[in-house]
Amino acid sequence: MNTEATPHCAALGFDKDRIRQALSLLGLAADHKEEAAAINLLTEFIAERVDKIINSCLAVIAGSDDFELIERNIGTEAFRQKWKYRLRSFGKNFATPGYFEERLALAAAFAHANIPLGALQLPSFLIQQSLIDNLLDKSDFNADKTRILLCTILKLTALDLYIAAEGYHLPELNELEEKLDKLRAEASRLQERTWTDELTGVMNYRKLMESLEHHVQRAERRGQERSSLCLIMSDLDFFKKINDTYGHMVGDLVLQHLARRIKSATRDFDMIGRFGGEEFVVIMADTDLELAKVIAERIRLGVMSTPFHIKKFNIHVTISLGVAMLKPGESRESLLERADAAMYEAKRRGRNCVVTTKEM
Ligand SMILES: Nc1nc2c(ncn2[C@@H]2O[C@H](COP(=O)(O)OP(=O)(O)OP(=O)(O)O)[C@@H](O)[C@H]2O)c(=O)[nH]1
Repeated sequence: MNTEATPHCAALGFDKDRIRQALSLLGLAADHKEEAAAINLLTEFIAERVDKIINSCLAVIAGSDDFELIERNIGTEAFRQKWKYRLRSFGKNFATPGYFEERLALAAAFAHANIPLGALQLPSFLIQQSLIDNLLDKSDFNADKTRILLCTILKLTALDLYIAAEGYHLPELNELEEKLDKLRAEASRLQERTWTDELTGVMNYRKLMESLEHHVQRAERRGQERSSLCLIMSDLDFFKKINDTYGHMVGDLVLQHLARRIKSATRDFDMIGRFGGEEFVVIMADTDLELAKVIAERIRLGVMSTPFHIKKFNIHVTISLGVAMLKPGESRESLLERADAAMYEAKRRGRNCVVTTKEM
């Protein structure tokens, strides 16, 4: 399909498949010989009555608010010409994108001008009425021919009404969908911001506590054998000295680097949060104390092995870590306190080491 020549079809998703689908729902087939013959007859018939049908259509809406809107936004003469074209082409090449395009475009113009859909559909009803009235007067048509003509008129009118409704409402729906997508994206960005520590990009205190509560309850529900939960509390060693030596801004960058080092030493599903100034917590679901200690060691080594290169400085950083595993029925506060106590024990033992609650 040439999407440039049929921009409304392209924008509203009327590709070949969708057109075929719509036609088959209405029982219209492009290769139906009797229908094609009926359309030829209709074309001849309509050509003689175009002006009469349009005049009666304008007479019905004359003086109404719809008429004023048409006059103001489309122009009565332009409306008359558009309808002349539409009536003359009623049913001609109905299975082509061009047929859909012309009708979708007019529907979009009506929607844009806030003219009610009814005013757009009215001529379709009038043409149907006029065709049927005249058909019944034709005594030379046999029952079969009359039936085919009647069916064709009804199906083509239904197609016109369907395209008009789609062209009228779909752009609005698409626009709403787009706005909704933007709002959703904005909401998730805002939510992300309320959950994230601005300096380091890991979870902030609020989100950390919320996640911890969630995991404590999950572990409680599933039972200790099936789901053990561990926590690492880590604290930068001699951070005051780093701040005093290099300045607070470099200190901030140290915290950013540290968060990245912790992240790269943990697994994808471990959750990292900033507990306070230079304290970071790692929540490890489905992890026992032994494995948690291995990961804590990996974090410690990951931090100390290479100095942090910040500005022109190479800053040697170490951290002390405490590891605790959730006991049955224990609260998140108690778990945090025990991990904190283990971390202080690591400080007491000379820093740059890992202590589990089991080793205290
Ligand atoms: N740059 C920077 N410094 C912070 C931030 N939050 C806390 N601090 C500093 O971190 C330092 C923590 O100092 P202390 O509690 O004495 O601990 P420490 O010097 O790391 O010593 P130990 O923990 O005992 O090894 C303080 O000087 C705080 O001002 C922050 O967001 N940015």
